[in-house]
Amino acid sequence: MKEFIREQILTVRKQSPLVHSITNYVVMNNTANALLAVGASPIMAHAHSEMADMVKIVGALVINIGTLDEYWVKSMELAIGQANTLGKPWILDPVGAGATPYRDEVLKQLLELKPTIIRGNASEIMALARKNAGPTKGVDSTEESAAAVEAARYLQQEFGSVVCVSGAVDIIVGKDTTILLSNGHPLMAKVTGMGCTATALIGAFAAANPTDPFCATVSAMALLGIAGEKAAKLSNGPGSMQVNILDQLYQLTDEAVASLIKLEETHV
Ligand SMILES: Nc1ncnc2c1ncn2[C@@H]1O[C@H](COP(=O)(O)OP(=O)(O)O)[C@@H](O)[C@H]1O
Ligand SMILES: Cc1ncsc1CCOP(=O)(O)O
Ligand SMILES: [Mg+2]
Repeated sequence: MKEFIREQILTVRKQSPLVHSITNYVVMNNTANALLAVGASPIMAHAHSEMADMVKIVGALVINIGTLDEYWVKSMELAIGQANTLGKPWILDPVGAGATPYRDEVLKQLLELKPTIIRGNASEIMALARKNAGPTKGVDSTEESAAAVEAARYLQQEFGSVVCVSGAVDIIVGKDTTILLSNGHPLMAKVTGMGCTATALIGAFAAANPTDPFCATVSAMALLGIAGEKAAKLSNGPGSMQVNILDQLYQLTDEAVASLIKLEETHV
């Protein structure tokens, strides 16, 4: 796995895949910068009239419901329809799942379109699976990632998606393998859009490796976690952390990632 992650980091830098995001107003700028920092190329677009054409030219599609509305949901359905027709990977970030009935209804419809990969925090994954979801705090989690493993497994089996539950430990659930990544730093949760950045980076890695969405997800989460660890050492608080993570995503070598990764693998 370590060798694969190294190779993936280099492939993203070499291929510079184009990633289409329909994402939220809060994070657009930062996720575009994160994609550039890892060597990928971002495009944010949501006009109905260009969805089918846009998806034709990209390597992966990221669907993030953070600031959804009725127009954007239609954009998402058009883009996902085209991604599915063309067999391109698409990644769902269920931001704020469980916060309102509208969000949950939209997510139910999007799930039926079978995301290649789902990435959310524990509260979001539990709400998405409608399993033991506790009180919601909007976009932030009230649970640790381990609490959402059962929900992640259910989503994996029901929709065939790779499911990543992020948190202090990132848990990536595939068909018969689960990987735990213990990299990262608590300061990451104090920067808005860090989860959205994770999802966008998964988009870049899935575009570069469309036949293995599980390993693509592990690679993206490992790179971000290690970038977060290194950035935290250089930061005085959330402000400098936001900038330093971009620098670390840009500077980290594949060797450094392989040597710093804290990975545990289980087969179920
Ligand atoms: N307490 C923590 N310790 C280490 N890494 C963390 C912690 N909280 C979040 N992260 C990291 O921050 C990134 C975003 O995860 P998370 O905060 O769960 O997403 P979201 O912003 O969607 O709630 C992930 O890479 C995750 O590993
Ligand atoms: C604060 C906020 N409100 C709507 S979307 C958004 C950003 C959420 O980003 P993340 O889930 O990555 O923290
Ligand atoms: Mg989030």
